[in-house]
Amino acid sequence: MLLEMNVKLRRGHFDLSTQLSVGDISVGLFGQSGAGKSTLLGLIAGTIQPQSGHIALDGKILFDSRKGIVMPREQRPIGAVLQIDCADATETVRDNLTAAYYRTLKQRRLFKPDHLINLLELGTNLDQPIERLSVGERQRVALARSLLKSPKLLLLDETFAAIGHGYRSQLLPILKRLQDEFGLPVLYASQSLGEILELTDQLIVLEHGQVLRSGSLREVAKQQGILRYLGIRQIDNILPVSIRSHDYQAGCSMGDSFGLPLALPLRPQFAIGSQSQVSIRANDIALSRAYIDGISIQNQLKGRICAIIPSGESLIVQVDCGGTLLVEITPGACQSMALREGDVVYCLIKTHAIVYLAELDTLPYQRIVSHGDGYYYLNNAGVDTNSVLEYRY
Ligand SMILES: Nc1ncnc2c1ncn2[C@@H]1O[C@H](COP(=O)(O)OP(=O)(O)OP(=O)(O)O)[C@@H](O)[C@H]1O
Repeated sequence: MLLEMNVKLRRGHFDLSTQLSVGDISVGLFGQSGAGKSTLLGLIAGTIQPQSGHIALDGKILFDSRKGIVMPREQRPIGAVLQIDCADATETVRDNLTAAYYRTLKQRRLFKPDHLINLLELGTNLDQPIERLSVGERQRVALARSLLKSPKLLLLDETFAAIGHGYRSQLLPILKRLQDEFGLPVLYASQSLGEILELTDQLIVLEHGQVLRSGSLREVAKQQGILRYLGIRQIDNILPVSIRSHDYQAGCSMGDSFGLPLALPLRPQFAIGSQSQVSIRANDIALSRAYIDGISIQNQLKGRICAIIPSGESLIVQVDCGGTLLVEITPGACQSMALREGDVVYCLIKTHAIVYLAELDTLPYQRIVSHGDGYYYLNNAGVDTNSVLEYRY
């Protein structure tokens, strides 16, 4: 799948001038309120027409102002769950979904209506007209309808927020599977970087209708000042973990990350062998020169210091433990330990300093971050720009 677009649109006082391409990987469309995310999705879906430019999907023209081509939205091989649902609201849920299913060519069908009705818990709403549904229910119907279309690209506009957080943990694995198994990438628009990063670390950052930057969060973060725009305050580590066992007596779930064993907060609901992502604040990790016996801290990860980077009043110590960990310490601690690049150290991490990314929303603030070896901590509820910490590669 390759979506290419280069369009211009003026709507009231708002100018959108956007050039982008989206390939086979799911991408997060990040931008603050009014940046133009919904407008951009509407242009791709065909609910809004640009004044000039072109949009093509896999070489097929969806819009071309010079050639006078406008493909109607029903014919675009795109599934869209937009904030304004274009469905006929007087139609029942059943009729709406059945019509979407039968409009899709037999050989292209990926899902059966019953499967999605069960998955999205629409069984009790089947005979109701869409106009009598709640906002979240309508969004679930729109998602089912979009998937029944077996699209080449799925557009979601802040869908997790609209659909209700209870469905997020069910939907996320489905969206990931769509990409992995069916090659269906998602373009997910959100003001919440955390929401996006649960799905993908590929970003398009939009501001005033223009693409400010695109790429992985790590690449995006290289642009000076962008972390402030993203609302990044402190450095955090994000680690992929595989759940290995649950030790009820010890009160821990055991996992491993980069081949290193980790004692995690106990979550018996996580299946053995399942993958998760955890975050650890850089300033929640302590360093020791030696393995310490007789200490309550359960995780002591051995690694080698790759770099010591001054960052404001702190030092960021980059430690290679198999994967990279960023540890924030004071210059005084560094001096008293006489730390140098190349030294072997142990990273000490309390089990309860480890947070599952999937549980971010239960925290009173938003923690967010990058994958790979760039790591950040975000707070969406008002960014104190004086305390913004930028890590440069
Ligand atoms: N129908 C319209 N007519 C004129 N201007 C519009 C219309 N719809 C949106 N706009 C303007 O276009 C700009 C971008 O709106 P858009 O909804 O695309 O932003 P957004 O990034 O999705 O914001 P949010 O996250 O708040 O939904 C806004 O300044 C808005 O005022």
